[in-house]
Order: sequence, then structure tokens, then C-alpha cells
Amino acid sequence: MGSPVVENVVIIGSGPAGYTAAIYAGRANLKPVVFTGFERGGPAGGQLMTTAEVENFPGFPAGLTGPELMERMQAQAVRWGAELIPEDVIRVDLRQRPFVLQAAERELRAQTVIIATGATAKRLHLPSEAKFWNLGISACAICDGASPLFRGVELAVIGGGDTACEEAVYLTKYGAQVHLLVRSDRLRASKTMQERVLRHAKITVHWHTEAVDVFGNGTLSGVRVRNKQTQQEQDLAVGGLFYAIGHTPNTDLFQGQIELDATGYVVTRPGSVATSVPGVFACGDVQDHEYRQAVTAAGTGCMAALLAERWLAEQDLAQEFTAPVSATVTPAAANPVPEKSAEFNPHLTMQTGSFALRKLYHSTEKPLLVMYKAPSCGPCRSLKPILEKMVQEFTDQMYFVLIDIDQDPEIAEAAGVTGTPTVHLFQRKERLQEWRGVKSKSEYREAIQRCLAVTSR
Ligand SMILES: Cc1cc2nc3c(=O)[nH]c(=O)nc-3n(C[C@H](O)[C@H](O)[C@H](O)COP(=O)(O)OP(=O)(O)OC[C@H]3O[C@@H](n4cnc5c(N)ncnc54)[C@H](O)[C@@H]3O)c2cc1C
Repeated sequence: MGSPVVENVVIIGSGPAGYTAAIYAGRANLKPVVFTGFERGGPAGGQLMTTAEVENFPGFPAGLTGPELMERMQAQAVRWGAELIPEDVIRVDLRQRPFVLQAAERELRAQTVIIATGATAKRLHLPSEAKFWNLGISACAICDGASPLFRGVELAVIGGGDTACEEAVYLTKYGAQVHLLVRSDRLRASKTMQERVLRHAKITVHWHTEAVDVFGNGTLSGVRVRNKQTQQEQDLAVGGLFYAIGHTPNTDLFQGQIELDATGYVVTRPGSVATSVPGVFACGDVQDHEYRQAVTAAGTGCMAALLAERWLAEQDLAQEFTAPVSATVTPAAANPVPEKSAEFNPHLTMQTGSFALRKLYHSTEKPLLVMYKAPSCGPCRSLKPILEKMVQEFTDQMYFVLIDIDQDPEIAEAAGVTGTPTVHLFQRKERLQEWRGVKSKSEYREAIQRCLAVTSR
């Protein structure tokens, strides 16, 4: 047996930093491999998958949505030969060479590693937070704001920076009134953003205010807040609470193997993206607590790929691949679920819309997997092709129905959907399982296999 393949460069993460590194490494004929991430450090595509409008990325004068921008970057990386693996890296060994990276379904060896794992939204850990997580509390207004739970009710956002302000403005589309809870007497957001918030008729800013706990009956019905100056507490009746309180760098994988600073960010050399381990480079938010922008992440992604290329050449380790540049982007699944509901055809495994769901719920004996998504939900965009691909393993043995909660709010409400993505697995009208958020592919697959095993008995 020959020795296993050693990759030139493996990139961990698929935000602006990871995809830019992939574009540059691809153009250098290094055939980069990208672990896009899945669940552990946020969705594939990174933080911009949870934002509605990106208006400051150069080259798009009219702005575009975060998911659109990330789809474009992904397409460009694929065009230059990057191989995308939709898995989380769960372990790395940077002490041996080649470096070893362990993911859910494979182990890779690499001459160079580019860390582009970004950052994850922080939680407050209020006493009753876990009870209402996804039942009224969310860390992503852009993903969950459109859910029926939040329509026409009062909502609260915690935070005083750009994210909090952006989310408060966004939520005014759905909520009756939005309360912005700010710990100090000022907003840290950009001037333009501050003005939009302070002038908005549907936003009330509560200064010197912190959340103490949350309450409700099944779903969230309020938040107890304390005025930090007077120590007085009061209940704010809200049906939704959104956290926008900052991020933690996704570096737990690298603890003890590369130099991290006191807050967990990767330390890179001044003016460079080289880390304390030669051949390992870090780019984007994982090494930047100052700028944290898509364009700076992309800029450092470029630097990481150029330095990786240089390092491979110096060590005489580069293997060049001259694969033809593909003209088109490969869709994630060969037969994606149609986005709009067509006429119901029971012979198709993939279905869309409430009519198909009602029909199949009442008539089929086969396992029925239902995914609820929202148009602006980035994690939904990552999960949908993964489920589509997985469902193809069970073609004709099951059904998969996609519900857009914006188009079919009644059925989402009847199903108790409080955030997206939510996935339900039914068999013979019985709901066997519910998943909120993105889970590992094996979780969905194993549940379907259990269903099919029962059917065949
Ligand atoms: C709500 C919001 C709005 C924003 N709006 C703007 C804006 O308008 N303009 C702007 O310039 N910036 C904006 N930003 C900031 C911008 O999103 C970030 O600066 C940028 O996404 C950072 O890119 P990144 O590639 O470093 O990391 P991220 O975008 O955080 O991507 C990290 C990637 O790493 C992956 N990952 C993590 N752990 C693992 C693992 N163990 N294995 C495999 N993969 C892993 C994740 O899945 C993800 O793909 C916004 C951020 C937020 C939250």
C-alpha cells in the first residue's frame, strides 16, 4: 500500500477568510482542501450567513445579502479547484509533520494548515436561558426573526454594538416594538447605525439596563431587567429575546498547540498571518479582535494563502495540480428540492410547501422528513443541500418536504416552529424527532435508518 496522500494546504473554515485563502491557493495550483464547517463553529459560509445586508464589501455598490456574498465566494473557490468538505474538524495534531486533521468522516494529512475558524456568538447564561433557548431566545435575529413566534409581538435585543443595532432595526419588520437593552449610557455602533436606531419609531433604547433572567410558559413571555444605576428590577413582556453581545474566537481545537492570547485569539506575527508554528497560518476573525470585517478577513485570507505557497516552495514541498478551471459551479445536490411548490406529484421524494406536507402527512407510511427554513436564514442554506444529498441515499423509501416559513407561516405555527432551521421526522403521523439548528449528518441519517428498520419489520 502507498503512503496516504498529503495535501498541500488544508483550510479550516469557509467564511470570507477561508474562501479567499482557497481562491488564492487554488489559483496557485495547490488544490486546497476546505473543511467548510458545519455545526461546531457556526454554519458553513461563516457569520455572514446570518446577516441580511452587506453594504460595505467592495465591488457591490448596491449591496447584497450575506448568504449571496458567501455563495459567490464559494463559487469562486470551487471554480479554482478547491475541494469543499462539509464537515467540522474535531481534532488537529500540529506537533507532527505532515500535520494531521481529524474530521467526522475522514482524517487528512497536510503540509500547511490555514486556520480560518472565525468566531461564535456569546451567550449570557441567564438562570432560565436553557429552558427558552430556541423557544423565544435566539442569537441570530436574521435567522429566526421571521418565525411566526416573533410576529406582531414585542421583542428585545441585548447589546450596544453594530450587530445589536442592525438586529434591532431588522426585527422592526416583524415585531410590534423592539426594546434595545444597553448596559451603559451609549451605543458602540457606527454613527450611521446609531442614528437609524435612535430615530426609529419602533425601537426603544433602555440605557444602563441588564437582563437578569427570562420567564414564560413553554415559550418565552418576558425578560426581567435591572437598571444598573438604581438597581430596580422590572419585567419586560416580550415574546422574543435576541443576543447580540459579541463573539468568542473558535480556537478550542488549537489549545496548547499554537500560541493564543489571553482571550483565546490566535497570535500572529505583526504584519503577517504566520502563527507560532511554521507552516500554520491564521486569518480572519480568529486572529483579529480589532477590525472583524468581511473585507479584512478576506485580506488576511489572501495573505495566508500567499504565505502558505511561499512556505511550501521554500521547503520544496509543493505538489502542483493543473486541473482545468471549471466554468460553472457544481450544485451541492444533483436534484435539489424545488424552491417553489409545484403541482404535487407523489412519485417524487423531494417536495415543497404546505400542500405536499398535509397530503403526505395524512397518506404516506414512509418516513417523512420536513425542513422549515426562512429566506434570510444562512444556516438553512448550509443545511438544505446536506439534507438533500443525504435524502438521495433513501430515494423512494421516504419523503423530504421543504417549508418556507415566510410563505407558509400557518403550517410553521401549527408545527410549533420557533426558529430556523427546524427539522421534523414523522412516520404514520407520529412526530418521532425534532432537531433545532444544524446537526451532524449522521444524526439525521441514523434516525431515518431506524425508521426504515421499523417499517421493514
Ligand atoms: C450579524 C452580523 C453582521 C455583519 N455584517 C457585516 C458587514 O455588513 N460587513 C462586514 O464586512 N462584516 C460584517 N460582519 C462581520 C463579518 O461577518 C466577519 O468579520 C467575517 O465573517 C469573518 O470572517 P472569517 O472568515 O474570519 O470567519 P467566519 O465568518 O466566522 O467563518 C468561520 C468559518 O469557520 C468554520 N469553522 C469553525 N470551526 C470549525 C471547525 N472546527 N471545523 C471546520 N470549520 C470550522 C465555520 O463553520 C465558518 O465556516 C457581520 C457579522 C455579523 C455577526
